[in-house]
Amino acid sequence: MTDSITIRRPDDWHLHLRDGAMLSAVARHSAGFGRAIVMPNLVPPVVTGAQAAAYRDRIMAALPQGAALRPQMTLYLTDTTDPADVIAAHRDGIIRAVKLYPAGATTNSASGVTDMGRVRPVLEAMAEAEIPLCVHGEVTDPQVDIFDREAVFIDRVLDPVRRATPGLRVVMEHITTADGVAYARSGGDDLGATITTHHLVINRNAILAGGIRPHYYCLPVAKRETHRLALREAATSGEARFFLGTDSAPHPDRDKLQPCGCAGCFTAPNTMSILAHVFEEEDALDRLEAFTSLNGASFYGMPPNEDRVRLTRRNTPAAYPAQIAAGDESVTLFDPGFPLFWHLEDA
Ligand SMILES: NC(=O)N[C@@H](CC(=O)O)C(=O)O
Ligand SMILES: [Zn+2]
Ligand SMILES: [Zn+2]
Repeated sequence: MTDSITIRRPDDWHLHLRDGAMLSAVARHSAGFGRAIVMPNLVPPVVTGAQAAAYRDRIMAALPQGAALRPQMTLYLTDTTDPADVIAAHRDGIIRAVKLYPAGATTNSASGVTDMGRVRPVLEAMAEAEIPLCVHGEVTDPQVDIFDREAVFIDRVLDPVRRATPGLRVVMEHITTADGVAYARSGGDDLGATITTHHLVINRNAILAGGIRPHYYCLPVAKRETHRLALREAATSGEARFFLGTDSAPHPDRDKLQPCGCAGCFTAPNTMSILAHVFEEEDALDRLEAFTSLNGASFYGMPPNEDRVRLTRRNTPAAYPAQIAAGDESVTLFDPGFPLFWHLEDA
């Protein structure tokens, strides 16, 4: 049995670092990743290059000394985004990608896109400049069942947009279905997909069976077991199109534990321990590095990290706190429901 593996330092291609006291509390939990694509859904959202640059400075100030993390900033696409601003922010090295939230699809998406027709000129400019579009892929049509919203988005929105915009590089963020896996596989190297840690671990029973568990509620919502198994097969396949985006999305417990609780799982601290466990279960530890440290960098046209981390399986579980403090609030860590014998260390 393998009890230690050394891999290139992982990257997180979908991360929420928030701002203010929450940023101060969570930044260090992602400091061991090499690069992270930082989501722009602050309140108000990050819509200009100047805002992205200022946010990047706040993140750098919140990171501990010696942190490996180099934040990769994104702009929040709105109906009124000016293509020239996006191109300039990218040319100046401020942003790495642009994020599409269908208006109303998820946390802090009120300023999102209401009609894809409105962003056609931006998408065309992005295709031309090879700026990736990161997509929260769910329709917001109230007629569509929440468990079907990803699959319907692929048919109604994503596929038509990709056909209409040849050359547009797209990342399907946090895919949760076998449909998402299949669609990602139908694309060329212009199409990638991130998979979260938690969607490899839980299905919808975790949220709803035996009582309602708000800490397992995120968007897209976890689906039935067949979909979780499809995600595990994809993540552990080694295929270049699939890579880690934790979607670590901290919220104060006070906001999660409500009659209408908000969506998001906080997985940054224990992600690598969980993934090592999952990949070992799938007999795929030799493909963990591809998923966490090679495939995403390759999609984004960046070299893999040069330094390494080591994961070691010990007899005693790694000790993660159940909660961390963020200012006056507490934030609950994602609980995978099994002990984490894989410990993460710098190599
Ligand atoms: N994933 C979530 O459930 N929540 C994210 C938003 C998102 O990634 O859709 C958040 O910002 O809290
Ligand atoms: Zn999302
Ligand atoms: Zn997210």
